[in-house]
Amino acid sequence: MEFPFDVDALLPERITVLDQHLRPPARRPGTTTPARVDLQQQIMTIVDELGKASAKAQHLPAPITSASRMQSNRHVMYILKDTSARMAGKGAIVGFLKVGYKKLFVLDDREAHNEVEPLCILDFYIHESLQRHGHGRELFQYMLQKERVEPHQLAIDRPSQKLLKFLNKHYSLETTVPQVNNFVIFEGFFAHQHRPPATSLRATRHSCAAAVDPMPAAPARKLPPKRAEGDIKPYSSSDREFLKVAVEPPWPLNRAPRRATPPAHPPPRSSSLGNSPERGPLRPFVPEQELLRSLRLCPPHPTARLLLATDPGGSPAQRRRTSRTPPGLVAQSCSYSRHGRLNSSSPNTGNQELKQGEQETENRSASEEQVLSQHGSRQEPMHTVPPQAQAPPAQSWTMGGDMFNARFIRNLQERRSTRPW
Ligand SMILES: CC(=O)SCCNC(=O)CCNC(=O)[C@H](O)C(C)(C)COP(=O)(O)OP(=O)(O)OC[C@H]1O[C@@H](n2cnc3c(N)ncnc32)[C@H](O)[C@@H]1OP(=O)(O)O
Repeated sequence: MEFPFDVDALLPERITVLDQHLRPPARRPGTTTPARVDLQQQIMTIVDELGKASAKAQHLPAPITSASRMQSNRHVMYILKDTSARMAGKGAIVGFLKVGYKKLFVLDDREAHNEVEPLCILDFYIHESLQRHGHGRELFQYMLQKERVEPHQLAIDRPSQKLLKFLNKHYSLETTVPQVNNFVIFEGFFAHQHRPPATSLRATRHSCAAAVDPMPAAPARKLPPKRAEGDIKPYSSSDREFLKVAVEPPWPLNRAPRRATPPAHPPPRSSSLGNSPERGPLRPFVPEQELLRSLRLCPPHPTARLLLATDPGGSPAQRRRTSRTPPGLVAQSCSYSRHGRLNSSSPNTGNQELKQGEQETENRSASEEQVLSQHGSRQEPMHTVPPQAQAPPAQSWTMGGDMFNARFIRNLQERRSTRPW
């Protein structure tokens, strides 16, 4: 992998170790020294390009290694340069290996949860033209020595088939200990460790055995005091988690309240404690006002459109049904309902109230409600929520019914002091 600058001068050693500072290594005596900021820029370019190449080789949608991710994490990158290409010009990069310590919850061979902080293989790439030439092994071996770990003590972040074969061939790592997260650990991971008292499900269940068993825990880092078993989640976030697309709940539940300013501290991306690998933080519950506005003003969910379009009898039938219903019940038939009566007034009473309410000062809200209640007589039904969301008929009050008019909303808001004006 070549670059438009002198890689050979930039990285004097065959293997360069970079940490989060991405500091350019000291140059060989006698070589001209460009401004330090330029050198760092070159280092960042190399890291970014290696990350992109690795992502492409692994068919990832986005790089998991980049200069900015390096700077925001305590990872270490081992970069191998091609010394044979030195004569040909500015040198070239062969590949890289990225490692880092991570707090993980791993299962041992008896399916007990263990909180550990092993050194993890996070990203590994050798240029396509140079694979199967022993470069991967050279880099890996160097890392093992530098980090002073044994291969079986490592956790591997979602290894590719090539990497599994590589580990099997060079380090005889074959039998994995099944996990519920994306990390792979091998037999021997828990060897020569000491089991703490009663920290795992298994240990709790088999307390007698736990008293004498060796403790499963990965190497190296001192961990905070063990938490109660209930606090331990059986998953740990992989560095690749951010690649997953979050699945949103359907409209209108996906409408989070507007924020005036972005949060001061976004959640950390690679910390594993307490994070589910499947989702980001859940959105706060939609406030009632926002929900009401959505119900009245937003277009239908695409699924509803699809159902209406594909069900030949469904859409007209639904419209026919709604057009025969008394004013106000249309919205009732397709809105959220809450069980238990809050207001004893009948739909008609509600309608009456609406008509009076329209004369009053709550123009905006009232006119919206008017649209809502008169909708039954319209040709094109109001777009609210999917037709399948039918409200229970009696014994429940509905947000879309006649009684749910301007006055009702105002009362509700005044009672809760949420009126925006
Ligand atoms: C946590 C992670 O990073 S997962 C992602 C790992 N990276 C990738 O999959 C990217 C593409 N692959 C690569 O970059 C490289 O193949 C690496 C990094 C996995 C291995 O580097 P190499 O320099 O090829 O390894 P090296 O030459 O030392 O060892 C070769 C052995 O690796 C394994 N291997 C390497 N390439 C392949 C391949 N295409 N198919 C199957 N096994 C392979 C084999 O065991 C091979 O031995 P063999 O040739 O006798 O079958």
